Amino acid sequence: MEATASMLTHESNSFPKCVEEPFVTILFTCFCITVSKESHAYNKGRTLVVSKIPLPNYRADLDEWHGSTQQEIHMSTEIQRRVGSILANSKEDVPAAESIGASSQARPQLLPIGEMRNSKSPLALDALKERINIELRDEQHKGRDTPSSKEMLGLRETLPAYKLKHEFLKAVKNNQVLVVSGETGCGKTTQLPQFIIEEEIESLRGTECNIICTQPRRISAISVASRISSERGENLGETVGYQIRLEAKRSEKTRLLFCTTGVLLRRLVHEPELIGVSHILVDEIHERGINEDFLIIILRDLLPHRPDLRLILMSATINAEMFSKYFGNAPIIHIPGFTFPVAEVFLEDLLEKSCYNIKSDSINFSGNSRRRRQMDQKKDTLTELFEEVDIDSHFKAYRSSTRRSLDAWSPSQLDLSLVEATIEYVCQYERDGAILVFLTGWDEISKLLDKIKSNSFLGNSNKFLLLPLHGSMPTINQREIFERPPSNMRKIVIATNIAESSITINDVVFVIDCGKAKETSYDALNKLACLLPSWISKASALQRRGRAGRVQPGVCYRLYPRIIYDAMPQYQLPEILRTLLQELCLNIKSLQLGNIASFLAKALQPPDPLSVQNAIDLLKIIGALDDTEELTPLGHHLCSLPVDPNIGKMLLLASIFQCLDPALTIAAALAHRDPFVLPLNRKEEADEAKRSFAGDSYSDHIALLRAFEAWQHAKRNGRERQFCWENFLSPITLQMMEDMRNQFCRLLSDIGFLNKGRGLKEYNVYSEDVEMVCAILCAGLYPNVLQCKRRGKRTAFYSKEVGQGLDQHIRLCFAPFWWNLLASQTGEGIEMLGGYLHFSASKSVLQLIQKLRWELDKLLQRKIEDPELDIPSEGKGVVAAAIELLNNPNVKQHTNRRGRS
Ligand SMILES: Nc1ncnc2c1ncn2[C@@H]1O[C@H](COP(=O)(O)OP(=O)(O)OP(=O)(O)O)[C@@H](O)[C@H]1O
Repeated sequence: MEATASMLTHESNSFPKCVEEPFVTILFTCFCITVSKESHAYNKGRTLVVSKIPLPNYRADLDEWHGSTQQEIHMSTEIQRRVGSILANSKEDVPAAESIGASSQARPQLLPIGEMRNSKSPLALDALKERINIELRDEQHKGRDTPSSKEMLGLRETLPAYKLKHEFLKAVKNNQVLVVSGETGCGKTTQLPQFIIEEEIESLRGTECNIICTQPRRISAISVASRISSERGENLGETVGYQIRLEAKRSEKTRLLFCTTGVLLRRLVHEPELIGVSHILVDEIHERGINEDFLIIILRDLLPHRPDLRLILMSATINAEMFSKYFGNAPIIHIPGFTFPVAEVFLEDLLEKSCYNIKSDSINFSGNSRRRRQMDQKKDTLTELFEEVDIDSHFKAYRSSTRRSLDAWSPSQLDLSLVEATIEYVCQYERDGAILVFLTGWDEISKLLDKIKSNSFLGNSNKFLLLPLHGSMPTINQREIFERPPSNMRKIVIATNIAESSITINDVVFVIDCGKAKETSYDALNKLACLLPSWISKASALQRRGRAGRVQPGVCYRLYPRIIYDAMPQYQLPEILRTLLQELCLNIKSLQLGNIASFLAKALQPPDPLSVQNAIDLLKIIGALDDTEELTPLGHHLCSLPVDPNIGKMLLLASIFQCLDPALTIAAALAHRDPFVLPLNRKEEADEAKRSFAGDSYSDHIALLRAFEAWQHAKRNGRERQFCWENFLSPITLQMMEDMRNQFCRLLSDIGFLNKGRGLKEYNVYSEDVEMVCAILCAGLYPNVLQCKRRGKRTAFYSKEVGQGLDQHIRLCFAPFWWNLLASQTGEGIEMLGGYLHFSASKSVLQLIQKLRWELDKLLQRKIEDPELDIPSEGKGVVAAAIELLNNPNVKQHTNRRGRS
């Protein structure tokens, strides 16, 4: 019997979910969790299974390893010889570590324009520049003279930004940094970058001008670039272009580039001084996204080295003084807003005029009355505020049916029936025009889509064009929302807050705002992060309203009472203060910005030092940073994968160890959500369905893997709906997982860890090998490991924080953990998590394991220096050695008993 305990059945604290697991009760907080009476813990080969139900064929006598502590890894001399000889045959040429920075991935510079690169003498270069400058100016004039451009100029001139054109250009000329606070619809996004490019080209400085304008979202980068191109009478990708991850429309002619903030940050890795860039505009800084806050620290440090560079910070409604102060009292320009009138209808007025009745026993509510809900739930301040209101006196001017509805309305739940009814009301009683609905996430969007499709009036697909809009959708689908539907159809766009700023859907007349958005929050003490719907800020509410009335008058329906709106905070808490910082820390290292904590202390509002330390510790533990806080080879690769580092590590290792397919599925579920649904009244049946997928692995992850494969099969046979219904699976979540798998594949191929042209077969050689899949899973979820301790008849679980100093009854399995490149070797064995996990072994075994780790490290190192390196063939030795160790029953772990420590 081998020792146990890879936590196949847990959730990582990095990817918390609110779904209750049917047969797993392990959660990763730093406290001890005792499994409830009806729970059971079992040895299953190398795996510890925790289950709420008794498992068939359970033999308590085999569970003797409870109470064990330090593990010894034993390997027969024959296996040592075989693994040793595989590793000895792998390539020896380890490249020098110093060359890490000399990546061959350096991106081409935007400037100079093609021909200029080849020009030899300075004189010839000047002449060429002059010629191109004149050409650019002539083309600008030509574009301006097209009829559509002339018509658009008429519209542009009505925008408030236009009136401040000269003041703006003068301020840009005379100041290195300028803060622009522009109210919604004033034209800051479409006009200000355009004023600069026009002015530069007009002044025959076209070749020297190279403007970058960052946008927080891909969709706005594309749509704004495309709007400006039409205003200039050009095709997109000529002087105005865009670049987002994995997609670009730009050319050598491009002088104004819209890109996501992430793209500029990645560019800074290779071009830290941004030589050749003349102007940077950072848009929507009021949103205080983590990337924007990060970028402005870097830019503030860069400015003294680039006195010719101009920085313009743009926002809708910001605390402009704070930004100005951060940049040494930079001047501020304020531009008043412009929208056609947008009427606001709050929930009470909507109920009054639509006569819609909210029922407290609606399926959307779990409680039965306002008071009952008050007792049951944990509240946010706005919810509490509303629940303390005396409905009858506060809303005395309203009908009693409206007051009853308000009494039944729950501020803590999103009532999709109310959203549906509002859409129906607009479609029946309001004038023509597209509707833009703001919900919180993909889940609600898809539920609402289902509701509308089965609505007898709205379900008519000849009359209503339904378009979802979500950040994870491919951009090609996102673009459909800008197209005008046929004249007899009404467009209904159902979006998340991605549609909140910088985009103009010009036929939108009605906005329906649910008042919430998904927001990350991080609890540094408990090291827990979650993504939950929260009330938006007033600034966001104004932005949402501003999406109507951009080209004609509009109406904004707020599905919450005015009293909540009035009490909304002015701005949202900056993302840097409420999110996990691992990815940011990796970026700081890859940009070589020095010590992480000192760098982050320079932020506009620095994050809590404890959160920073937690992030650094985690990166060290997963092997992305070494003890001196420098990037390891694994860390280098993780920097170029824009995903959570735990997920990134799982994906990288899965592509090396050729079990990519299952890792993609598991990673997609971890990053998105569990596809199993648990209807309250059919919980046991749902549990049973899940158990049947898990088979004798008794693992949640294997269950979701098998369920996903079965869904793919059912889909190919056209039985998708029935299959999902019978197996308690969400087709929407499964579809989203499929999309995310594709996204992950694109990311891996983008960084050279996947060559799709050669087919996926060679990345899936071990996809059916459950040991290998489990090892990859553990590598991804590490260090979320628990110790299991037998307490009489109960099993208790202890995490690192509370485990030390107690009875060390540890059940561990080394195999899944050997990937952790930074486990330190002591004279007698291997330690991880500062000695929390300890394995002993003979000297020769230790040397072999060290060699294997070193080989893996070396492979990753070589891949940094040679992005073309072919992992499947170059990694053969490492993979073969790992397989030998993982699958050979002669590699055993013996358990040593130790007393109290
Ligand atoms: N694609 C478009 N179609 C029609 N009109 C447009 C389009 N894009 C912009 N406009 C017009 O230009 C105005 C200004 O748009 P712009 O995006 O520059 O505003 P903004 O000041 O950045 O506003 P916000 O912060 O609300 O996004 C819009 O209100 C609209 O009237």
